[in-house]
Amino acid sequence: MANPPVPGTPPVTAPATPLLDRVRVPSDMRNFSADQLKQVAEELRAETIHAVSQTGGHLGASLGVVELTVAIHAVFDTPRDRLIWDVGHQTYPHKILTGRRDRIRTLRQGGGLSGFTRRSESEYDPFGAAHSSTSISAGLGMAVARDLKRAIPGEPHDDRNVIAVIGDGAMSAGMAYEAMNNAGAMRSRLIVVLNDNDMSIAPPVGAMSAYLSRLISSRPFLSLREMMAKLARRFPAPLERAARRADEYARGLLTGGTLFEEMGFYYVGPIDGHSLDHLLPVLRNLRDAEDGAPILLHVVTQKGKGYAPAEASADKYHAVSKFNVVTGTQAKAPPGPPTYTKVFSQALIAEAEADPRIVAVTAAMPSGTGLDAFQKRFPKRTFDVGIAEQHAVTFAAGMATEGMKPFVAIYSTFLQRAYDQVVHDVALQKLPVRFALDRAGLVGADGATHAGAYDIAYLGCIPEMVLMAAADEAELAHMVATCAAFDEGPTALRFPRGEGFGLVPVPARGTVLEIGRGRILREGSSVALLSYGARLQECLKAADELAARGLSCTVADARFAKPLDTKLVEQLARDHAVMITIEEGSVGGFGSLVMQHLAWQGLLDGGLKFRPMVLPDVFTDHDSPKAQYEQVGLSAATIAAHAVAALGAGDALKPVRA
Ligand SMILES: Cc1ncc(C[n+]2csc(CCOP(=O)(O)OP(=O)(O)O)c2C)c(N)n1
Ligand SMILES: CC(=O)[C@@H](O)[C@H](O)COP(=O)(O)O
Ligand SMILES: [Mg+2]
Repeated sequence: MANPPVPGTPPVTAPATPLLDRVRVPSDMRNFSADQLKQVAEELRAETIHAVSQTGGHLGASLGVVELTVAIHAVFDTPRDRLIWDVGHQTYPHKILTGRRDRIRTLRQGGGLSGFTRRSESEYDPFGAAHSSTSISAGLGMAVARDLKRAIPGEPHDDRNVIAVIGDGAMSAGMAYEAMNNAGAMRSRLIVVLNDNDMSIAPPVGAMSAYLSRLISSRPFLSLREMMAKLARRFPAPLERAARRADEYARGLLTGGTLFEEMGFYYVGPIDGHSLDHLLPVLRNLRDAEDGAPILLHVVTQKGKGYAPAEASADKYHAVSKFNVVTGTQAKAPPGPPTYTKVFSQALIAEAEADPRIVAVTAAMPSGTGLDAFQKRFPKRTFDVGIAEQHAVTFAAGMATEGMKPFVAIYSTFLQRAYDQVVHDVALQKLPVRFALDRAGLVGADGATHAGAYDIAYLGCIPEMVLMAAADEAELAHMVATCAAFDEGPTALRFPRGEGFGLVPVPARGTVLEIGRGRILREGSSVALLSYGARLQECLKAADELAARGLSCTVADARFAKPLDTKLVEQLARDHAVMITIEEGSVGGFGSLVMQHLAWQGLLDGGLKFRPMVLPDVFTDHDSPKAQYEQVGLSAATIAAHAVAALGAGDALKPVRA
């Protein structure tokens, strides 16, 4: 213990936190003085750094909101007042202050705290998040519910505050504007705090981001006096006369309307989001305001604030692995094969070198999708559209109508937000938009919110989509080439998070595959394992296990879920007693497509024992990817066990590996 928590030079051991130790829940600090709250903030920052150094996680965003977190919880009556954090990746200080400090070092680990907000985790998390830009909508819903309940006989009168904290990056999404458009037209009291740190995961993009920068630079931080004066103009009742006099002084300074004011919000700011001297009185005034209009408080913060290595890093420590607190050096995984993301990125660059019509689109995830490397090579052919998945898809569709070859590089989970755009704008018009779905399957520490579980099902039901899944890195390169070459309609290829197997050489440029044709890797007679995607290695291992038990196995890689290789599927069904499909996806995916086909061929009417292995129909919580896959049973041992059970030969055979 005992190294004092000095910002920028944090303690190696757990920091001394005498005041923070007294805060088990936010109400414990509501009678603290401003100076005491400053000390709480300092200790909270040190505790956050120390905890994340042991767990890894989204540190930068959390460090940027330490003072804001303390101020909101000190001023508002949470959890009675509803506090909604957009995305939820910045809530580690919030978790520490709201009864979860004793578990903060379990963050993002199996059985531990989630890295995001979660209703089931705490009453202080009134709305779960992880996908961005939902907070204003959810907050408005809560505010309107509060207003409506006043008229319901028997409902207790409720005047709770609703506060939504949204980042400047999240403010680039359509949902935020849809919500503001709605909120601005209603007289429901809602406080939106715009946490402007001039960062998304990457530097923020777009006209709104430029507008916010102009807003900040054209309006230096208001002095406390000016701020109180501005508030006095709008909310005179709770303010003192002195503040009203100051209003006259400030009146001339503060006349320009902001976009937010034009949308019906009362705009306050910009203010220094690291100054409790500013945050506390402003928040108190907003809390006590009797006016019904929605309010937007614009606070300016710094991502990574108060930890030198974070402040100095390009991504402000958005997401870090475990690290050395003194040096900031992050733990590196031992050198291994390249990630699927990297293979995708290189394969796309190779295709784009050969075809100037290839362009790439990302929705605020250039590094996560590997498009940062593509952007370096082809800056004019790369489009970061902000957190705007719906727009990304229709923007790509527009380019495709003009003969360009757009690749939308996107996480499987985030494409969920653009489903109608995929159906209505792309597929119905047979536009050759290529979807590169990264993070397909379970993703580890981000948990259920980020799992790429549904894309096979939600794309598989759209007519004429071409769907592929890469079994390994070389296959991924081939599939990128196949997408690039296919111009007749939309294509999607999926690949998992993390490293590949390193078992096959990756070609400098992929070979175009025949559409709708799978491949057989091993021929056998009793059991057919038909894999779709990167569980192929587990199938091969399962086949080895079964072979050791005297059972002969065919292992095939479907490559395509649509169009299905019907010849291959029928052959496997006819020639084997047991057929098992394996995919890293939900119910309703590849196995269903195969089953549908076999059923209509009458191939399920005879003796075939068909077993579709998919992710179980539950949300799989955060854990290591290995543990997650063991939990869901998509492992060689379980595949082998299912084969044996289906054959009904279990008793006669050697036991299956546990
Ligand atoms: C719909 C959606 N798309 C993409 C992401 C990935 N993502 C997580 S945080 C983030 C940046 C958010 O920036 P901002 O709101 O400014 O928060 P900051 O990290 O700067 O505090 C992005 C793009 C997401 N969570 N949800
Ligand atoms: C908060 C968020 O949505 C992202 O930061 C996400 O955690 C990235 O995950 P990857 O590490 O898989 O890129
Ligand atoms: Mg930001």
